[in-house]
Amino acid sequence: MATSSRFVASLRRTALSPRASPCIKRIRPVTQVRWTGSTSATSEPHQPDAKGTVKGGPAPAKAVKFTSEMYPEIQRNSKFTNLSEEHVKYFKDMLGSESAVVESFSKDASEDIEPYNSDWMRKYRGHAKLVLKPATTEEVSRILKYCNDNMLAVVPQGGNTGLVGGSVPVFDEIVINLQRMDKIRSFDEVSGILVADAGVILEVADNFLAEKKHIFPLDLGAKGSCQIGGNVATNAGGLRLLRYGSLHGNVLGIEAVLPDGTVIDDLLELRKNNTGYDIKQLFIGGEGTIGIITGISILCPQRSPAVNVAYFGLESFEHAQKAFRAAKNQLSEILSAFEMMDGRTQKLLNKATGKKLPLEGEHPFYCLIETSGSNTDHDSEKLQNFLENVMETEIVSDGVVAQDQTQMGELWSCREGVSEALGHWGGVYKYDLSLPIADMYDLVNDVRDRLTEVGLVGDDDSHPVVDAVGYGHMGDANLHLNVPVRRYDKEVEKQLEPYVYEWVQKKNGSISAEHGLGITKKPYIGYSRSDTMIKLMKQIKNLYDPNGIMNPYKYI
Ligand SMILES: O=C(O)CC[C@@H](O)C(=O)O
Ligand SMILES: [Zn+2]
Repeated sequence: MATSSRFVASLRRTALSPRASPCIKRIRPVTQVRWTGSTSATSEPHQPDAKGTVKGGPAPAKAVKFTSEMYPEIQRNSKFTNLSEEHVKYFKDMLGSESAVVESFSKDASEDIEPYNSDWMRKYRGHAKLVLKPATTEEVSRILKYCNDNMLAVVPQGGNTGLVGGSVPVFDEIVINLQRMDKIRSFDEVSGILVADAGVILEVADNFLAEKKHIFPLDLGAKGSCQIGGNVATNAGGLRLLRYGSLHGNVLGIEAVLPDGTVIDDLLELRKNNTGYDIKQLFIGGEGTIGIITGISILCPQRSPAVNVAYFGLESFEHAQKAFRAAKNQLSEILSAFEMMDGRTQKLLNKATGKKLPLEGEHPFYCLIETSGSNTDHDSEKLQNFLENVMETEIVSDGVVAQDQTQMGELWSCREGVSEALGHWGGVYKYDLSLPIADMYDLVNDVRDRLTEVGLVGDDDSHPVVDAVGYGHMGDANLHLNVPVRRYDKEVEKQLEPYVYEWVQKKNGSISAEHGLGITKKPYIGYSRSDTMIKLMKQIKNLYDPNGIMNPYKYI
């Protein structure tokens, strides 16, 4: 059992002598532009900061085609009023501060407005001429009331890091950006309940909580840019849902503004409250279609003092499933993440960024696991026993365990860096799917075969498709099927859609596990929801937003 002893030896070696660890030898500091920007949280979309971090990704907006041209089937709703100078003046007078309004209506400020008009994937670009940045809930209320009374359509926007085009305008909708609402309102150290403005950046909230030995119950690659209000509005899932559960459970209260200006003050701090319909749940994952979230209260767990991260290579998807079962069985309560990346994903990450991978040799699959507990010795022993077991039973072929915080970050970056890296060739078709775990990877193989058969996949520029790869939150049965391309191409799209959605429907899966519907998935909701469910959703939309001004052309 050569591989087994190699792994166990490497595990022991790293434990005895961190300097000799394969982690340290092979992993370089990350110097390339990162999507995350872990120490540089700021909320300007697409603006590089001093460290070269680009928020929401590098989108040279001018190169992005207008959504209205790419999707001519989407027509501007003629019932919406055209923006006038009078409207702009009203907002300027109301918000007062120069920095609260960006406009290209009365003056040419198209450069300034572009980052708010386009998304980081370079897929969608709107024609907005006005961006408003309210600083209080009261201002949001006055803005929305005016827009509703005057039939002006709006798009709520947080960090603009979404993956389905939900936070950028399609036509001339007014962008309401929450970045100036960035205050932590309170934190109760006994209950662990945080109350904060919607525009607080996720990483800022988590750093604040770290000082209080707590953790935000959500973590994702865009943490340095995304805002907690946007996270709640999209019901973001992220990397530790396996441990902390969904925002539908953790968010205890919401403050939101309806299109008519009504402030819903439901910012409760109660874990239990069975007094009527739980209306806040409609805003969690509502993608700004019925109102704008301006504040949240959220239950934050105690931060675990003992964290371990391991990364290993496996010979098949079968092996990855066995490893997941073993992890649940043997690590049980300390398991906080179980992520899967196929070998192709890791190869492309290396090609796109130059990042060296932690293991020598190639493996068809890789998994990253994290444990979080309260006792270092206990957790390390448990993890070591688990790793020895999966090596001895030949479930895992090789692996490394991080010895310190820096190495943990390096191992995590092999997973967190993937989403952005895959855009390196020009674009990516992204599918975020819930599927039975056993079937998950068959879809990736089927899609690759399908694209290959029609000659769309290849190494040179004459082929639009680079590859079809799969990775994701295996612990949550959530697959990210990504098809990196050299250019967005209708031929490729025709091969992928509705094929992928039909495939998922046959397995009773979901066509949007954690990214939402936005503009990308809107036409396909019927693959995951029945007519009755869609009808009920439309009734809710019409009830809360009878004029349809909230984030139009998206969701349902
Ligand atoms: O880009 C994607 O497809 C996934 C993004 C994100 O949800 C992730 O898990 O990295
Ligand atoms: Zn994800």
